[in-house]
Amino acid sequence: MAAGKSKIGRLVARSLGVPFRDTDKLVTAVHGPISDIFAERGEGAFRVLERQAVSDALQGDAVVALGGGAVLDAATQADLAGHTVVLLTVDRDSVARRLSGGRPLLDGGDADEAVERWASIAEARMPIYESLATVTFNTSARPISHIADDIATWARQRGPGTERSTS
Ligand SMILES: Nc1ncnc2c1ncn2[C@@H]1O[C@H](COP(=O)(O)OP(=O)(O)OP(=O)(O)O)[C@@H](O)[C@H]1O
Ligand SMILES: O=C(O)C1=C[C@@H](O)[C@@H](O)[C@H](O)C1
Ligand SMILES: [Mg+2]
Repeated sequence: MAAGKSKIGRLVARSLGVPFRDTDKLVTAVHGPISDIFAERGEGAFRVLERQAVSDALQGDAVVALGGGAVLDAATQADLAGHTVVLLTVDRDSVARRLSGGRPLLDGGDADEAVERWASIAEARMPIYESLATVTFNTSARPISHIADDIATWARQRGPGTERSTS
């Protein structure tokens, strides 16, 4: 969460000249705010809607920003095996200023609690994130536009393939 998937993904798509899709926004556009879905229908209901949005978004050429928990779904994990997966990371020290609310898994306490929850979720999920990643970019210390340029350059140079590497 808050690694920059939405902001950086949009710039990468523009640079590569392909559509951009953000699964959180696809869900929100049809079903309303994610916080409301969690509050009124529960996380499980959100995950069902999210899975459908992911499945739709992965059709055709595009840059897709996934919600942070989308890869917990086994079918999504299987789908991603056929795609280039860019893992964006952010260090704990840099994330605090990016957490401004609207993430139901982090909300409900003060800013320090949000960072604690963020860290615990990120740590628990990291093995899955890393197992699915083709390449990893750390977004902690550089501007969004520079990171997006690096990812687009990497993607252009790489062409088709499935090797894993770290930047
Ligand atoms: N490299 C960066 N430097 C500074 N701020 C950044 C950077 N990347 C993202 N941010 C800021 O962090 C916040 C979260 O970014 P963004 O919404 O793109 O993250 P996300 O990974 O899509 O998060 P979510 O889990 O909510 O989907 C935004 O306010 C964004 O401007
Ligand atoms: O990491 C998560 O589980 C989430 C991240 C957000 O992108 C949203 O998909 C939602 O708030 C859940
Ligand atoms: Mg996002």
